[in-house]
Amino acid sequence: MSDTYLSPIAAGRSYYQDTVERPRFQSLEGSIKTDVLVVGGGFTGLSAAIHLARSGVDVTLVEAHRFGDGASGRNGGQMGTGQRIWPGEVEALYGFERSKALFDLAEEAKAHLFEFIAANDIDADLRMGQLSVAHKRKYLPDYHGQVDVLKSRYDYDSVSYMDADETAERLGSTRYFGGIRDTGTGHVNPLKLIVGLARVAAASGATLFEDTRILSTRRVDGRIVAVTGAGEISAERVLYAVNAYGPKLDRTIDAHVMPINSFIGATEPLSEADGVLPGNEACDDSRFVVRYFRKSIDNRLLFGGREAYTSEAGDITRHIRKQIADVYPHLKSVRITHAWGGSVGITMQRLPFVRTLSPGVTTIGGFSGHGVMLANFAGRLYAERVAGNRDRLSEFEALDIPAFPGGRRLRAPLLFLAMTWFSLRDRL
Ligand SMILES: Cc1cc2nc3c(=O)[nH]c(=O)nc-3n(C[C@H](O)[C@H](O)[C@H](O)COP(=O)(O)OP(=O)(O)OC[C@H]3O[C@@H](n4cnc5c(N)ncnc54)[C@H](O)[C@@H]3O)c2cc1C
Repeated sequence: MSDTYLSPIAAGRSYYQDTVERPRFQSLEGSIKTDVLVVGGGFTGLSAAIHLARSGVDVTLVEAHRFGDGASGRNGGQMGTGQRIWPGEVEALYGFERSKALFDLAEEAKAHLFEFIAANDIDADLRMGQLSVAHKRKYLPDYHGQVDVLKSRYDYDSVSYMDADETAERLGSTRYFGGIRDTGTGHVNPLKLIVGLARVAAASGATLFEDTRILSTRRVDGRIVAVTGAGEISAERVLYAVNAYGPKLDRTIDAHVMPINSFIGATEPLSEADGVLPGNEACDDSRFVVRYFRKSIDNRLLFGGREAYTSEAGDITRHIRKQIADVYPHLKSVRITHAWGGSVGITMQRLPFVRTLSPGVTTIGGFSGHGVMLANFAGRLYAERVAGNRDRLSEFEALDIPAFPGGRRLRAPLLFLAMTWFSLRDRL
């Protein structure tokens, strides 16, 4: 199973493309009417389409390229626990009650994904276990404290503290000083999940289009008319689920969600003697430019790390090889068979950006590298809101996510400077 297709919006061909057949969907030609138009075929958009269709809503989903060509089909696949930032950091911003509510929502997101995968018989290579490890000794008290906080204040018992010996044993590397083991979360093959979501969306009655980019929208008699290259869609409501891939579609999204390129390399299949992650857990580390790695179902090391703040991908393989060798020196000459990247949509607070942009127009995105479970769940929460069942989405919408500083012209260079500074600190 080897398609040579390259996502036009991201660097390189991912390993995931070799693991699953991707169905093709039609592109839109002509004019149609729908109740809800969802723009963007990643986790957020596909999940919203599924749950809207299941509630009996007439929903149309358009994707500019192919489903999963954005971040959703190319990411590290690690589900994590809670929000992107630690509960203590959320508490500092919003106080304990809201922090706990956001943590509980993330637990619901996790449960939702497990259930969805099982109920729909999606072969997403789900495996359990997450290790979060400290690359500097001075971070160990924070990791220790995190375990206590999660257990005592957030009622989360699936975590334990790992000392240096246990960390080395579980990683198969002595590079880290200690960390946290979380047995309550897992990791998936994200493109297999996307293919499963698309299948379920089609079967649920959502109308799906690929290769259909929304170019602009206008209001006509209270409805929203979205213009594509070869047609128009008239809708009562619109959900922008474009994450970091929809520049110039809407100024508010541009100001609040910015792209950072992150890159992953896949090695040839390793042998058991290589000793890498013998428990098949996923791992993320304490760097600002976080390194995240895990083994695939066929025993390859999928290693993510290097970030870039400009559109240049550079030599992904060379950079990832260096990072692999830093953690696993015995793999310094390992063959890297795939190298690719994608845009992570980040926000100032590293919490999701959900906003009603104008009557009937909502945006959801900016999961800041934590969207595998949250984006899938946020799509469902949007559907619940539209169907009038519940409004759990308001917990995210109430977050006070500021715009990136610098205005339209200086935003990108300022982000570049800030990120470069923080990434340098990783090395000090
Ligand atoms: C390399 C990498 C590693 C990551 N690792 C992890 C991880 O391990 N764990 C984790 O939780 N998260 C991770 N993430 C983040 C995670 O992938 C995202 O948070 C999540 O996939 C966001 O999903 P989404 O549906 O909101 O956006 P996306 O998947 O980015 O989808 C947006 C879609 O909108 C489409 N679009 C944009 N404009 C238009 C338009 N005008 N018309 C039609 N369509 C349009 C794009 O083509 C794109 O397909 C990673 C991201 C990257 C890039």
